[in-house]
Amino acid sequence: MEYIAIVLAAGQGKRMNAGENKQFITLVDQPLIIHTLQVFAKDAWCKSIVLVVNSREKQRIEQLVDGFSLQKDICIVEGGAERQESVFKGLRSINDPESLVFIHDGARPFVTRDHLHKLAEVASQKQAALLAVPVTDTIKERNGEKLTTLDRSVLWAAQTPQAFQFDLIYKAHKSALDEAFIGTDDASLVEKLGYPVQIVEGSYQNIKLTTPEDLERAHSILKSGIKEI
Ligand SMILES: Nc1ccn([C@@H]2O[C@H](COP(=O)(O)OP(=O)(O)OP(=O)(O)O)[C@@H](O)[C@H]2O)c(=O)n1
Ligand SMILES: C[C@](O)(CO)[C@H](O)COP(=O)(O)O
Repeated sequence: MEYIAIVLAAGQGKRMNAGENKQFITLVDQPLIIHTLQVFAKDAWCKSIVLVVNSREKQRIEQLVDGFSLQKDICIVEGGAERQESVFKGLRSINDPESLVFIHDGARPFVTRDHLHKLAEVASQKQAALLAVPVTDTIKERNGEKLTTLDRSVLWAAQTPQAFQFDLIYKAHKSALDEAFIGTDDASLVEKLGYPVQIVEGSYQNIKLTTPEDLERAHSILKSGIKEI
């Protein structure tokens, strides 16, 4: 089973407050973005990688990727101001309408091959699937003064990768653009088309490195050697 991975690295990492894009932060032995790319580079099911970067950092990332000699065809494209725009630019660079496309945050370096393969199997049958984990907190909805408690048994926290048949996700992005709809993930754009999206249960270790606290967790995952690909 084959897929093309779009890996997103064109953000600014403002919440990380590192003074530069968090993708360049060194995690133990190498930059965050290299950890993430290696997961896909080492996966035999991954045909090629589209790495989405911001224009100011293109040269720096190209040099970094060359320096680590990743064993995969990697095409570097420029992203946009919003995550959704970056994904669409990545999609537009793909000339393979039959393909299965994985969309993944460069800031999630701990996804495992086992989960990639489970996701590929479901998405190839059902056209649209994402990794997600059951919510463990009690979630409150606040509407003005009114507070309600949501039924946790039906709540899932969305992760990436999210996997789709190319035509479906392209159509979902095009439609969102036409309607000026911005979603916080790609599955939400497919949901909006009325198409069912499958959940594949992921791992709580597949964190997105968003704030400095997440860096501590990432270091401890790497140092304890739990990271399995
Ligand atoms: N215009 C954007 C914004 C985000 N991303 C990517 O989308 C992923 C998830 O986004 P997030 O964690 O929010 O990253 P940033 O946008 O970099 O962080 P922040 O919102 O704190 O600035 C990241 O890998 C980020 O590089 C992107 O490719 N293009
Ligand atoms: C796509 C995503 O990783 C799903 O959890 C996430 O929504 C994107 O990041 P952000 O922190 O919401 O910008």
